[in-house]
Amino acid sequence: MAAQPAGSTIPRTADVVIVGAGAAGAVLAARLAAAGAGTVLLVEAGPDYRSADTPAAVRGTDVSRALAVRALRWPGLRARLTGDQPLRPYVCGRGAGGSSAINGQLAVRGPAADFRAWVDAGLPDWGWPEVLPAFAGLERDPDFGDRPGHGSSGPVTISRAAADRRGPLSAAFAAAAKAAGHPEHPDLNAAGSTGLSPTAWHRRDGTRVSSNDSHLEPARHEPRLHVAGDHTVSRVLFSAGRVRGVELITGSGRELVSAPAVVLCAGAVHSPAILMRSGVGPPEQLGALGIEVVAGLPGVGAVLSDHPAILLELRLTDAAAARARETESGCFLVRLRSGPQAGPADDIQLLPLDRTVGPAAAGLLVSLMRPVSVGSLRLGGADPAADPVLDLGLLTERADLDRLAAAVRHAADLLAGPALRGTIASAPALPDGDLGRWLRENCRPQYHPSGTCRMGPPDDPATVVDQEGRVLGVDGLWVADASVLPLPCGAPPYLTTVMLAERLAAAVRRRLGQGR
Ligand SMILES: Cc1cc2nc3c(=O)[nH]c(=O)nc-3n(C[C@H](O)[C@H](O)[C@H](O)COP(=O)(O)OP(=O)(O)OC[C@H]3O[C@@H](n4cnc5c(N)ncnc54)[C@H](O)[C@@H]3O)c2cc1C
Repeated sequence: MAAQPAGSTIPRTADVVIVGAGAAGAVLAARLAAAGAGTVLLVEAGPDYRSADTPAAVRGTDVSRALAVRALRWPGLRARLTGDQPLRPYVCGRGAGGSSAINGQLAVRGPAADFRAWVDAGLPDWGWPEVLPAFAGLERDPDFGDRPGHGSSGPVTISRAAADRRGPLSAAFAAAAKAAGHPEHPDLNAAGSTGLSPTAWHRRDGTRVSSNDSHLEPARHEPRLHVAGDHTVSRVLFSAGRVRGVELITGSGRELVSAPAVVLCAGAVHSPAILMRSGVGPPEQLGALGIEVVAGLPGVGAVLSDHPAILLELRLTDAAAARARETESGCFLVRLRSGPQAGPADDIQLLPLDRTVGPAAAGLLVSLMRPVSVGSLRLGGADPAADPVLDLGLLTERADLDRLAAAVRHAADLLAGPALRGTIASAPALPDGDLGRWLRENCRPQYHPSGTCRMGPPDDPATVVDQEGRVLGVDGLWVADASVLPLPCGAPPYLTTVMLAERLAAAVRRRLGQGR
């Protein structure tokens, strides 16, 4: 990673400050700079680097190598997953690209049913007909880009493994799913593609496309865009309820930047923490920490969602293991409904991992995509160095436990079928006793946090931002990242976050007077 490019000294005043250069922040910075929104300052706590200087470990398709780059993760962040597990490390990206630089690269749109639920939750501007053009506009999909509802010239390249590059577990699992009657859909991102599909990734020519590559790099030539890596925003400053700037922590102390508009894109873990440190949040919590209340919003941090998952660990046969080292992992995805027709659609995702991140050589990842259990986030202290306290509350609700249990049993049945013989050395054995307890003790998050600054109708006490991402109760402040998702995403959230950021960038631009 190269050091901050020459000439990018931090301006002391800006027309708009964007906090966080992750999946969403890179989009906001690129769009506002291109729209001529005056001086745009993008502040990122982690290292900034040009796309061409991306470390090889991050560029590649092996997620475990990206996760091993310590500089690109928030150190020390921990979370309670369930009441049956000790605190565990929680992964959040840090540096240009944010979590999109270290994530699993799955590029799956939030399904149409999600956005029908958003409308039902009082967000009429976020229905499927409204968001579909933004999903299509952001993608460059060489396989399906010419189909209706798709795009072929957007910034994010979407690709799939070629047939001869698919890992042995991926291929055998797909055969098992097909034999079990899961319908096949070549295009995972087509409406109604419940069933078996080749996995779509945000990759180009076998390499990761992070938001640093897709959005920030093409905007770096904009003369009024300044990117400040290795600078942490401690809080937003207000005067009589209006934004007047931000306070930054640098290697040499604290600095102030004056700005009339601030867009928080620090992700679902850090955006709510910045709000609370700035005096925007639950009044009792702020009062207990000695933080003066600027706007009392009980919804900040009140909900924290993630997708619980179980890895059914597998040992591949020697021949399959040798081939797995030469090919791609996770090349198919099965989406299904865990329960009766009345239950949530596509609430289960099965992903065969020919190589895993953890100690197991291979596995089948069984994820609950529409959990009803939620956790919460609290500020760890007024000191900006204190990590937020994360309680994910995974599988708290009986309904989630039952749905994940049914999915795990179905997954184990698939693995025990004839299609997997010759690929896995043995099928995983589920516990004889209490499956629910085993799930609570062994489930993992997928590092898909959302919901901590919920978008909603202004008269709902849980709402933090309105449909344009504007924080209630103050002027000049937006949140435009995964924190605002009003409901858990029915898919991995990266594409939905980019779509949301594209739409919220347009809304911010309109408010700042730069038109469409
Ligand atoms: C390990 C892992 C695997 C994942 N796999 C997938 C996947 O396969 N598919 C998928 O769809 N999603 C996946 N995700 C989730 C997806 O990457 C995120 O949902 C998405 O990146 C969220 O975007 P964001 O902009 O809200 O936050 P981020 O991308 O996390 O960006 C937030 C940025 O803000 C910066 N920041 C935070 N606080 C401050 C501060 N005080 N001052 C300045 N900067 C700050 C951070 O350093 C970071 O760069 C994964 C995530 C992780 C961590």
